[in-house]
Amino acid sequence: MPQLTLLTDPHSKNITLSPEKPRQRQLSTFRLGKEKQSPPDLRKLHHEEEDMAAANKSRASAMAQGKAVAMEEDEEEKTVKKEHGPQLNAGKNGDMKGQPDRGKRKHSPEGGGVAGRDAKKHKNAYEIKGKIATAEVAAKVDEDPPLDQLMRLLQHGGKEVPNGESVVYWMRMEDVRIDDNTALYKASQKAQQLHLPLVVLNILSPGEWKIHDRSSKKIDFLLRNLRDLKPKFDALNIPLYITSFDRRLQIPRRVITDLMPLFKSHHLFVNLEYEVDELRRDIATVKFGQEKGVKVECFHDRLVVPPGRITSQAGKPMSVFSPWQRQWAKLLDKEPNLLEMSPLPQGNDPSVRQGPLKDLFDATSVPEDIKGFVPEDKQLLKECWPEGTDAARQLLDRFLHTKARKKQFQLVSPLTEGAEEDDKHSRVREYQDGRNLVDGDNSSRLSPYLALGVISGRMVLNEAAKLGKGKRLESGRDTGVGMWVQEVSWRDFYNHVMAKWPRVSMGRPFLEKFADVQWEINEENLQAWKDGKTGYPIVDAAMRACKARGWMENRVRMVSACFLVKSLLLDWRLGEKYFMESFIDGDLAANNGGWQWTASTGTDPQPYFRIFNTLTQSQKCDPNGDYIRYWVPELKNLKGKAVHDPFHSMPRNEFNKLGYPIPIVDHKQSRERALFRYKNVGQKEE
Ligand SMILES: Cc1cc2nc3c(=O)[nH]c(=O)nc-3n(C[C@H](O)[C@H](O)[C@H](O)COP(=O)(O)OP(=O)(O)OC[C@H]3O[C@@H](n4cnc5c(N)ncnc54)[C@H](O)[C@@H]3O)c2cc1C
Repeated sequence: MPQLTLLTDPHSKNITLSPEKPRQRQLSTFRLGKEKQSPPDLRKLHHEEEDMAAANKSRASAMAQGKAVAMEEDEEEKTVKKEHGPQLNAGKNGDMKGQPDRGKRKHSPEGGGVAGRDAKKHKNAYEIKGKIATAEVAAKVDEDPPLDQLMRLLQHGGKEVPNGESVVYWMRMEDVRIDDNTALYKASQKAQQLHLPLVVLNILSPGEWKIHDRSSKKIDFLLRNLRDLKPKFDALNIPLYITSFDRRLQIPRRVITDLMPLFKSHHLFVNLEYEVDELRRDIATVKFGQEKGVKVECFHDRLVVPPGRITSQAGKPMSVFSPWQRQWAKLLDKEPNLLEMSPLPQGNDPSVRQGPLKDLFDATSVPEDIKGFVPEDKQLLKECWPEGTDAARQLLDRFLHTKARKKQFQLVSPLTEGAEEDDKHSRVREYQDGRNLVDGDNSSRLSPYLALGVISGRMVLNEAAKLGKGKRLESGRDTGVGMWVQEVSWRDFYNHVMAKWPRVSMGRPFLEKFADVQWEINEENLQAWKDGKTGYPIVDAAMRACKARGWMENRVRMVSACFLVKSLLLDWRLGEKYFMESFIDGDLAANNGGWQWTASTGTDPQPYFRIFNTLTQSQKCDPNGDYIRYWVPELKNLKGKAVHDPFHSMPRNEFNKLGYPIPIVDHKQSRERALFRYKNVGQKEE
């Protein structure tokens, strides 16, 4: 789901840092859930968007109680105008520089449709409204993306800092592993060089997770992976220090002024995250660090090719996947070191357990659960998604060397016995066709692991390279391995897009010209889609699978997303948010990329009239209907093709006995409607 609208520029002088002295704190006060200090209010200095989200929330509840909301909205508009003026950075005629698609049309402030004027009628719209930047604000941010700002800030290098008594690696939500971890390794090198111990810090932030729509399944998976890591760090005599800061805007200050003094450290190492809020957090952290004598060193690690490395011949950033992908493959060929993995970190000397940092080892533990993020079916999730880098390696090994198995689409462990070794017909070798089928374990199922960084892109590609001719990385549509490598490169692609055009993580369409498509206002249809009760079996099967195990195969992600956007004509951001809140692999760049691709508002050059026929897709991706029969038990006894379209295949009295909903929308009519709305942006048919 999009991140919140950021209204202030953290690079500006607005971020004045408090001259307050760093406090030495007792370890015990950092135990989870025991934040006693009331920290300074960073919102005024940094972000305003949490206020917007809160305002929207209270408006939504006011609306639910039938209270008028228009007044509050005007107030919010006024605040924005007061702070930024009415036409932030807009050129003549509203023309905005640096945007991927600049139309001369006038935009409604929030991008029209469900998030704009009609929002008052749609309770769910409030959930996304506070997260959608205006076109003007997004254009301004695109002009000088936060990643570029951060890079400039880091170029200056900063002042020399004292050695201190430890070196700290801050593990983020996307690098939850020890293997091939750039910042962890660099921190370890620094620690060795200075003869200091290494400390690993992890910050849990339920407040941030809420704002960023993290699913309880993903948080549960995060905690399980941290629990898996704790003894591994312990064996290296490295303390894994876990703390909890609920309010994300306080994190930069608290890291620099509370935690770094606690660790007696002046050296902080991090891997970069490319979402706009995370980059702004890092800008603030670097700036606080510069004020307080902490050197913050940032590294590219999440992707195989860092953002900005791939440009057209004219040196321009690229937003179309196929030519971008060719450049990506060429670059890896030319610079194979991009695939080189970082060595493991050096352990600390055991004497650290007697030294000044000794209390860190037992000061904190990984909580079993975190309130508000406890999934219903923890045991089942553990079965379906075993934690740890070793498990991820096994999943990869199975994918590369064993045959696909029917039934593995069910609620079962991906590592059950009985996988047949077959290097010629392994899942990856059959991936060209297999990737479009949902009735088996045809793809790797590594997305939860890659999204959390339990395994790295480099690690999986190095293994894939061993299967290529001459042990080189194949990339292209000719072989299963090449096709899979190409699929993995989508991860890099969508992150590159997000880093270059941060608008996509601010709720804006990549193609601004589609901002005002008029979406339907229909709570019942949205709910039916979420519950898997649309009367379209393949959509319902996928949505129920999503609810049960937090994961869907790529093909049915596309089918169900297309159904929401083009058949129900509901705002794609509602779907994007729901996926994020439901998936165990929720990842802003990939999810947003997938939704914008489906909604035809993204980087895909295909025109908007590509609209999936749900029935045809169903027959292709689940030819025997096994996937549908499993996930939609009402249809489990249907034979043959009827399972794809029971309403039109059975006598009405027979259909009624199934207890399955009739289709909530007519495919043909809804297709016509979508074509009209996209063709005539801003209009509804008569
Ligand atoms: C509407 C929509 C929403 C999506 N949301 C997410 C999401 O929140 N998180 C997520 O990881 N993927 C998302 N995807 C992309 C893709 O569906 C999943 O990555 C894939 O289904 C995961 O299954 P797998 O691990 O077996 O993939 P494989 O086919 O084995 O591919 C290997 C890896 O490549 C990457 N990858 C593959 N396809 C894509 C893609 N289209 N975009 C980005 N990365 C890709 C993933 O990391 C994946 O694990 C979304 C796609 C759509 C259409």
